[in-house]
Amino acid sequence: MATAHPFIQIRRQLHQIPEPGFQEFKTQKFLLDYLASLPQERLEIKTWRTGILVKIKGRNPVKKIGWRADMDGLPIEEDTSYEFRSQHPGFMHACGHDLHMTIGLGIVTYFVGNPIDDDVIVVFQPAEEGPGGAKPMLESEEFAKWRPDIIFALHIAPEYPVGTIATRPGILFANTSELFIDLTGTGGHAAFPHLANDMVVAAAHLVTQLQSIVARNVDPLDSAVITIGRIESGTRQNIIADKARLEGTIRTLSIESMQKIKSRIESVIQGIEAGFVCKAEIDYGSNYCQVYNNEQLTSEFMNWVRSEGKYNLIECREAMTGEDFGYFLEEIPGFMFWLGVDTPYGLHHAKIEPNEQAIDLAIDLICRFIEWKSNNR
Ligand SMILES: CC(=O)N[C@@H](CCC[C@H](N)C(=O)O)C(=O)O
Repeated sequence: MATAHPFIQIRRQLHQIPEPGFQEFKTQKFLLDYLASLPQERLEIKTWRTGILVKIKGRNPVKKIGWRADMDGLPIEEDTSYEFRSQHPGFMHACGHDLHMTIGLGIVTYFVGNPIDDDVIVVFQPAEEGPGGAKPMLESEEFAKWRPDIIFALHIAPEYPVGTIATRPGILFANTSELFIDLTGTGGHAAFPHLANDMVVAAAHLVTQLQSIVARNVDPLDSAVITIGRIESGTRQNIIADKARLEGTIRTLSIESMQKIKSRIESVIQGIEAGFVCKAEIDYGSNYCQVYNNEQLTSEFMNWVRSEGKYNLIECREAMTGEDFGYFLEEIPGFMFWLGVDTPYGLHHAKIEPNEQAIDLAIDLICRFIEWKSNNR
């Protein structure tokens, strides 16, 4: 492998150690080791669970400008062509958090060498994919002491070329709720279905009926999604399964639709219980609020990006992705934007290979915007 640029090398090292939410132990150590290698005069570092808060002290601070990067990987078996594939079987950085963290380190590195008047707070947040690190981190004493006055973040976007920045004032990402449904019936011999209550058949009906909720109960102008991403049932081909578990997620643009969908899911499940003589338990897991970009700051950022003349700025539509960065934005003015990384495979795909040229571009863009923001108080 040819020697890569330092931040690309860092991304490749992080790519090899994806860990689930709140278990980012190796990742945290890697980040802390890197931070320890930087000049320390302006640097203060705190840990919070598997996360890290970094303060780069300003020369004459009036405010704290925040940047947030998420840290966790996903339970996906990697299928890229990389030589630096994940060394953790069954786990992969398939949502770009390896790039997000690298960009976070790039921002720290830049401001350590080029301090501005204001303090810069870089937040490495665990468990974005679940169960959600943002909310408990926001509520922590560690965060309260260095609470930023404004805060920004990005997410990689496979569909845009490198050099494209996409965002919008107002809602950017959806409200989310995880969805776990356990069905319990009666197992038996495959040849005697009349003596059992088959949970494979009940689960199949349930999946189909769940899909009718968005189609028939949600205002078509108010988008919503129900995805069942995993089903588990049965032990072998000639045994009727007594249990089935469905795992999924609900996405809505409005809170009202989220409430309506949950109420419809409960009604549909009552019907499944009656129709298939089984018991059902629902668990909504973790829920994230929408990502709502502060209108004024986002417009200011978009105008600044345009005025730079170096980037292709797109005012994009909202997406049904979720992000617990929404909790930061509920309390602190700020925004999130998409960073083009130009790969044919989407987020959460085993073959995703983001273009690493986007890393330096992002570090440069964000550092210069933060400098500009600090100089234009
Ligand atoms: C950007 C992104 O892909 N975020 C995740 C957030 C997951 C939220 C939660 N665990 C859920 O599945 O509902 C996403 O899947 O959009």
